[in-house]
Amino acid sequence: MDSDDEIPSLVTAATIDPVPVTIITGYLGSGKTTLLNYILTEQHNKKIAVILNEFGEGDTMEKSVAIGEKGNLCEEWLELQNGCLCCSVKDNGVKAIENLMSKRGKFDYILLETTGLADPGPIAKLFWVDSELGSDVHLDGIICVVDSKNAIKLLDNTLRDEPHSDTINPSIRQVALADIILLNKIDLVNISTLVALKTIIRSINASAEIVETTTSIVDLNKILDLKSYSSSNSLRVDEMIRNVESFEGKTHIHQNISTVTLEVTDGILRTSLDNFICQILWENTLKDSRGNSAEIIRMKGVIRFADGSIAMIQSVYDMYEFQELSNNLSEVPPGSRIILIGKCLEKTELNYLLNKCIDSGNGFKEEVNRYR
Ligand SMILES: Nc1nc2c(ncn2[C@@H]2O[C@H](COP(=O)(O)OP(=O)(O)OP(=O)(O)O)[C@@H](O)[C@H]2O)c(=O)[nH]1
Repeated sequence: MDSDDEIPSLVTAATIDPVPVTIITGYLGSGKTTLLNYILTEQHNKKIAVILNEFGEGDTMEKSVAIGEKGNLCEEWLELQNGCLCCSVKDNGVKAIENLMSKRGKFDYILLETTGLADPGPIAKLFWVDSELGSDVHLDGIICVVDSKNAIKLLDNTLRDEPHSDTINPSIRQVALADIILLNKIDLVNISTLVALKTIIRSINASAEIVETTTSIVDLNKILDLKSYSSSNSLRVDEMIRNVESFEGKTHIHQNISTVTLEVTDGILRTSLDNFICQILWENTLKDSRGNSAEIIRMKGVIRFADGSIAMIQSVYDMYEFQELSNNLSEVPPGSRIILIGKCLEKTELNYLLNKCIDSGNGFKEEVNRYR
């Protein structure tokens, strides 16, 4: 995890298995509540906490949590400094959930629904706490529910209206950050609309899996226990890369949010990669060929370092984490691969910056060796 004050300072003792937190996002009326009800019904033998994160509840000190257990729903309260989880001091929101679990017992799942107009990024960062910090909860994945009937107009118009805008509409961010996308309400659209919608969604986020649903009915194995932020998911990166590559060059939509993949054959020095990450996430040095500043929304990849070690890298906005891989190393394909989703990303510019960081890292190493 990156350093400094972004890291929530958790002090509570961790339970053996941290409880997975699934963020359910999606535009207004897309079918998020329908999905929550479906999960609660299907998983009635599990203990599930459902939290609705709404903004603008500044005066409330408590947030209602619905707890589903043995087919019954009851209400509990989270003690917060204000009513919005991601607006409260970072570790406060997580701590409030941990306090609730010490009172009510451990949950099997925590489902967090964001309001339709919300960017799920801040709340994802809040729960994406380093397991070494001893949290009782961990971010499992982000599901974006899309209303197939209305999304095409919304996404298409937004992409076309704001090709070089500095702001990114929340509906686009929701798709960009998703690990899995439910194309819901497919009963209301014909095949050609569905194909066109998939093309738009793929043009934003080419790595997430897309599942078509009616009334949000989905195989729960596809959306729960995803482990999207765990190194155990590293072998999926290649599957995602193949998804992205199969789509590359197939869209002609003029837009500024897209998915780009990078590959490096030789092992990378850690200092070179640190330098690259620092420049793209924190120093905003990356620009497109027209000079527009790029923004990385999400990154995932598998890195093979020059010393032979392999790590999974992930980021959500400016927060990133390396997880060293220790199992199944022989199954990891050679080289390094990174998937980036963000604004004003161009493969040529990204490759140029990455190679510059690799070259300057190698140059520095040669200098040091020369004076040894
Ligand atoms: N025809 C059709 N209607 C659906 C489907 N899924 C959900 N709905 C209906 O769409 C409406 C909105 O669904 P919700 O689950 O409340 O959507 P939401 O995303 O929670 O809505 P907000 O909380 O307002 O953002 C409800 O009337 C649902 O019954 C579907 O697949 N097909």
